[in-house]
Amino acid sequence: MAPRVLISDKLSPTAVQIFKDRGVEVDYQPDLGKDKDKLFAIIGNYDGLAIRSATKVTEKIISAAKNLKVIGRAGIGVDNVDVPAATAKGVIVMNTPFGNSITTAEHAIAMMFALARQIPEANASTHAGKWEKNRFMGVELTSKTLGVIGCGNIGSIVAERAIGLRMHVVAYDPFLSAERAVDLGVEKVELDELFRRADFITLHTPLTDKTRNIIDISAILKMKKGVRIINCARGGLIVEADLKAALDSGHVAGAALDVFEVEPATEHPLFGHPNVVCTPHLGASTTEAQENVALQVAEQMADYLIKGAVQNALNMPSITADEAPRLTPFVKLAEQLGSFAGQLTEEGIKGIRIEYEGDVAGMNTRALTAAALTGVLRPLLQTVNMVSAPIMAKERGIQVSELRRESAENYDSLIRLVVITDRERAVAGTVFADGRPRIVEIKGIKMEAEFAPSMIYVTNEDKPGFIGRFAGLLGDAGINIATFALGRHAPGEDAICLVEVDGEIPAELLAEVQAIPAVRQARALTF
Ligand SMILES: NC(=O)C1=CN([C@@H]2O[C@H](COP(=O)(O)OP(=O)(O)OC[C@H]3O[C@@H](n4cnc5c(N)ncnc54)[C@H](O)[C@@H]3O)[C@@H](O)[C@H]2O)C=CC1
Ligand SMILES: O=C(O)CCC(=O)C(=O)O
Repeated sequence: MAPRVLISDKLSPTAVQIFKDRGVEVDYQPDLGKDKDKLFAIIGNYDGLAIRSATKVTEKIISAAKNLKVIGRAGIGVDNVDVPAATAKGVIVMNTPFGNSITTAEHAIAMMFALARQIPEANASTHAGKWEKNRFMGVELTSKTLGVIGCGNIGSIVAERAIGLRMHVVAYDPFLSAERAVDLGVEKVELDELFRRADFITLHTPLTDKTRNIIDISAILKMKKGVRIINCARGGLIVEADLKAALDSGHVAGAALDVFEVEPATEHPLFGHPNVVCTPHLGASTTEAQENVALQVAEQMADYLIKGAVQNALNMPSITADEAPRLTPFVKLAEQLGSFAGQLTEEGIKGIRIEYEGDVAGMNTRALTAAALTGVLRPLLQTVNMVSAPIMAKERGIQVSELRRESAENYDSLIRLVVITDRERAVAGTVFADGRPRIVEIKGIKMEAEFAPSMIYVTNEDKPGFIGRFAGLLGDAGINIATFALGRHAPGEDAICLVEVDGEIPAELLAEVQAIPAVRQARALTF
């Protein structure tokens, strides 16, 4: 059945077309995002949800999203999505990190000009037939200092444009390297220095616990009198009441706001203020940007739903469409090895080490590790998947480590999964040329078996007569043996057997196998 995607915000028709072309069923309901009750009622029918900023994907919506696999944000900020709740539910959250950056940067520059020359007020006055030539005295941008807070994609483009306008740019961004600052031609400074020196300040950070209220009254009082502030990032970055007080006192000469603490902002204490320019979250609203983000989000979501490729996900390692076919059998192997170990581990897991040997060591091991963790945790947490497994392991205090070796002893590629409890237990496997995963080593004992839906795993002392009695019990119980794999350390020492059977394994049969004197452990496994 074709996957189904709901588009609940206004997106370019390009997105609808791309979904259809890629074999994804699409339901375009551009106003649904505003109706949270209806969204809650129908979200369970969809595999994907494509949004802009109007749809609020809360924990409650996610709890009702029984089939949801991916949320695609046609834009950058994902503060309207409860990403931890999505991750816990195993839903990928992806965005389109570059599609609207130029457009948003241009909006910030436009807002700066609008403030410097009071264009909106002058426009309204002229339309009103007032011709107030003496009322509107502006300031030049040339030689002024622009303070950029957050110098990532958008902040960098703003900085480049401002340098083109012959402004001096100072930037505060803890993650901006000294080299990148030099390349951009900006001066990297601390926040207080930026406040002290800037004539104009523009915000380009995401809204996080660290950036929320980054401009409050104490920050404003560090700024030059007559500073002008532009916010085309997120409303919560500025304490709006503090900004109003500073505008009223004249400490801040002007503010240009595209974003507000509460959106849609239909009434606001700053509306009507002569020195405030407002736009209704238009930063990304150009034909070009909307085409870019619609196309990108639809391609990314379709690639994931159809091919398993992951791009620009915030809660899952990337898997390109090119590598997906090669990676897929190893993802399966990693998950099955994890599942094997998870089903056999009863004690608390302290750590998991995944060793990648040979060709597989050069593959996307983050994705493979996520798959292995999924397998280990699934016996405990039925709904865990590659998105949620790393965070679930972390929450449970499981230390996860990876080890990579360029060559594998007997195979082109080998994955060995070591579960650390009070002891270490290892299981290893490979993928043969037929693309099917095989288990090739258990607890250091070589053997070879395919994973099968119903298996019996037995560890025993290597003694004559065991196999006959074991097979006899299966036969008496009417259980057909499909494959039988054996291995041992040395004659008379530890031995294991892994048997594929047709159908379910009754608990009484397992108890009888367990009672064979040479048997140490007998377990039913499912894959
Ligand atoms: N008005 C609109 O329509 C639009 C608004 N946005 C907003 O713009 C924001 C920035 O977008 P991009 O530049 O693409 O993101 P980005 O991730 O490329 O850049 C954000 C920068 O902020 C920096 N940063 C993080 N915490 C910081 C802190 N505490 N102090 C200073 N800098 C900090 C990061 O290091 C990063 O360099 C988005 O998160 C989104 O909220 C984005 C697109 C459109
Ligand atoms: O989709 C929009 O209009 C808003 C864009 C935005 O805020 C973002 O991409 O972060």
